Amino acid sequence: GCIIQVINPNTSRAMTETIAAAARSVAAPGTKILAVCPQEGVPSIEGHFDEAIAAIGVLQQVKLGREAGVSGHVIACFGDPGLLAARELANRPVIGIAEAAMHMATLVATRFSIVTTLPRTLVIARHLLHQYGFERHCAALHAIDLPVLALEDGSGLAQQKVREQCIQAKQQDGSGAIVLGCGGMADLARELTLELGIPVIDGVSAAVKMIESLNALGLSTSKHGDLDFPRAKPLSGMFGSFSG
Ligand SMILES: NC(=O)NC1=NC(=O)NC1=O
Repeated sequence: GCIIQVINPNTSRAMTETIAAAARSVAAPGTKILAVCPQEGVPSIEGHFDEAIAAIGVLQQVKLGREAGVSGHVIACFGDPGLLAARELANRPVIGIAEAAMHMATLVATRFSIVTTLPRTLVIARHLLHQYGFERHCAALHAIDLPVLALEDGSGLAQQKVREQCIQAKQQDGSGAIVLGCGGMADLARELTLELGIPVIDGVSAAVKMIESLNALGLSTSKHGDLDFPRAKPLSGMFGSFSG
């Protein structure tokens, strides 16, 4: 069996549990999910500053996962923070939930919509569409205009807003699939898919199955070229723990 490390880059335990449950709901019988989050960092990731801070925690967890011998790593935040840096540190596959959900959407529809949290994070999703080459596949992007942690406040308001935005996207965007743009929405995909009659895709579960597929194909992060391990050099202060 294999162990897949699923990293919630923010420090909110409730969201880590939501993410872990989504990962476990699709994991193959022989796959163990190791759900983690950084000891220190940001409680939620809602912009460029938060992503920069979260990326350090992602790298610390990837290093721990590599030392624990995990068979792959999932970065369970829709900004995929630290993705390429993590691939330099890792010897196994590293997949972000945005890229995983986007890839899956292109396999079931010619165009997809994205439903995310705060309007200010829409630009981050746009940057990823450009980076991954999916701009022409994305018909539209929507935000529920609630903070990330509203998904964990128990009121159900954020979940209702996600549902409303998905219905609007289905009716207005001309897209055949919807990508959920937050790790905290991971538990909503199945129910929305059934209720709305359109593929609503969660990146956490998509990434877990992609890691399992890469493992089954004997594929892992290429260490030939720019994703080779970082060049050895003395790292100072808090970064010393990355050395060696
Ligand atoms: N667009 C987002 O809501 N990104 C996220 N911020 C988090 O803290 N987790 C996410 O998935």
